[in-house]
Amino acid sequence: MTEKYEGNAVAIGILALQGAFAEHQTALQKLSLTRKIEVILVRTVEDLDRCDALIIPGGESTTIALLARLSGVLQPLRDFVLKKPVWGTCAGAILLSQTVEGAKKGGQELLGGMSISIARNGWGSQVESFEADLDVAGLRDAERPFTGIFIRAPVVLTLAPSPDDPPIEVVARLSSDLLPEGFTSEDSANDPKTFVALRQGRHLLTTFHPELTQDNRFHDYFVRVCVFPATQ
Ligand SMILES: NC(=O)CC[C@H](N)C(=O)O
Repeated sequence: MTEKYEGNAVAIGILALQGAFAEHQTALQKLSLTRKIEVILVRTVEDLDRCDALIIPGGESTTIALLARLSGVLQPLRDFVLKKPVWGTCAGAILLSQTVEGAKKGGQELLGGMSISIARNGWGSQVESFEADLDVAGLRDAERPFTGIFIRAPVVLTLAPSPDDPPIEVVARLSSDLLPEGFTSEDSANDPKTFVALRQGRHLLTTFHPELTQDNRFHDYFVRVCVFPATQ
């Protein structure tokens, strides 16, 4: 009998405390890959310990952080981020950042992992939600635009890798003419506010919600580019 898959199975966790974790699960399960993956909904340290990589979904970053603290997984998550690939979408992107602006009173606990600063709800109340077609060269079938769904999305403010950090790659950017009013700048092409997907080493951050489309090419990207090379 011929083996369908190469190598060992890879366990990909989805932090399932709050937010759009079920949608990520569906998207992962529909991937067609050369290696077998096992999808784990993570609610406890024991769940996290079984994972080779993790997705932190969109939702409310303050709620996710609070529930993580109450479940005893906040510090284990911080340790995980130092060692294994993590992808944060929207609220998850906030949690993966080094610093955040616009945190609620009482502050915002972060995991870190990506050397950037980010603004919560950075588009302001006027542009709470919008969709934009993104050209993403790293995706399979790259000539087909990816529909970015932005819901009270954070905005990347600065990239600040220190010399020892892996470089940050801009995986997707908003075309500058799609930037909301008041967001245009003289050098929009290099303005971090246009950066909506970033990769730093094995970590991926998207300020939009790939799991809310039927298009799982970002899930494919994370698994192929960030997870598989880290789990040979
Ligand atoms: N769609 C989202 O994940 C919104 C993120 C939310 N604004 C937060 O600060 O956590």
